[in-house]
Amino acid sequence: MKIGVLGGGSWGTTLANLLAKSGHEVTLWLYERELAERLPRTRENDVYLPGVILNQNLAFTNSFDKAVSGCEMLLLVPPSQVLRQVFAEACRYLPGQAIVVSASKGIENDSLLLMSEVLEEVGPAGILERSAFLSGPSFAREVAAEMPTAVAVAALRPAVATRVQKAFSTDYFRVYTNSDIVGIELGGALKNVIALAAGVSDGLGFGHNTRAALITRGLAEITRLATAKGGQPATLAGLAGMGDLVLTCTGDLSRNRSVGVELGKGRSLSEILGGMQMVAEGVKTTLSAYQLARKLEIEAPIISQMYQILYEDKPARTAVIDLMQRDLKAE
Ligand SMILES: NC(=O)C1=CN([C@@H]2O[C@H](COP(=O)(O)OP(=O)(O)OC[C@H]3O[C@@H](n4cnc5c(N)ncnc54)[C@H](O)[C@@H]3O)[C@@H](O)[C@H]2O)C=CC1
Ligand SMILES: O=C(CO)COP(=O)(O)O
Repeated sequence: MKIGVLGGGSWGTTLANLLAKSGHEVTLWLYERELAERLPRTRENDVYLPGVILNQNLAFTNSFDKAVSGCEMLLLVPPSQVLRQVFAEACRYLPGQAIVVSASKGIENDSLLLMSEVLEEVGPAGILERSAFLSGPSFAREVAAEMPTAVAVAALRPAVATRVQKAFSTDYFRVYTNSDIVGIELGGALKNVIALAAGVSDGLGFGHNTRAALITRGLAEITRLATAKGGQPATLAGLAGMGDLVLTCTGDLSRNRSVGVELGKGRSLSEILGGMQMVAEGVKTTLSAYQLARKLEIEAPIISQMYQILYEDKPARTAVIDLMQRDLKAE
């Protein structure tokens, strides 16, 4: 299959490489022109995925035309806050029948839209009928090293989900289909907010009890929000919900958890983000998630405390005390 991949960060590069290794003809679009220009020589994304030599079937470009024109499948993997502008450019070249897959995890600021809703707003009529959403516990570096990984892909039409499942599955990357786009997307977006909180807890010096409580009550919160938007509780108990939540709240490779750890140790958000080239989606998603919970009138205490730590300079330790001293209730 001829596949275009938009976004040459660690995840886009890893997925493009996986598809190329499976024999697909893949063109990876990178935002950074110089990186796109040196990759054909070095075959190593030294900025976002250093140490991984990329497959010969993989081509690189900084031109939307070259990546998108004539593709049968288009994979979107930019940070969620720029997916709108990246996809709008891509639509100028998008073939009428091409399947679109989003692997970005986040909720757009201000509009509070999921990536599927952004595609619907920006794309041609009927775009959702040929779109799919990939999510689940998958650190790029572990997939690049071919460590066994399982993810989920959701689409409105089963035939689209199956086509994406077949294109991406390998002997180390197992893809399950799902029909619940909202559940898959919100699971992937909201786990990043809880991962920040789990990092804060670790940075403050708390232990496994605290982390387990955050994961479990975080999942309750994610499930309440996702079901209020039409998602299915079973999806949140699956790979894109609990699976990714456990991975990101416990894994040292998580950028979101790492930002939380530094916050818990007392560093400021601007200082932490200033030293980071990669994206910690949870920071901006916290703002959207907080506003979405208020809009839908959903109780979301962990998201709310995370919002206050990030955007109202609330001391992390006070946030934990406030969480523990909420009115007692039934589970
Ligand atoms: N890295 C991972 O292990 C995984 C990441 N994801 C998701 O994939 C998405 C992309 O993340 P990563 O690949 O990790 O990114 P990254 O953090 O490795 O790199 C940042 C990316 O943002 C791009 N970028 C920055 N400003 C841009 C702009 N104005 N327009 C277009 N692109 C711009 C950079 O070129 C680079 O590709 C995120 O939504 C993330 O949550 C999902 C699963 C796993
Ligand atoms: O989404 C991810 C793994 O599934 C990556 O998590 P981080 O963005 O926190 O590194």
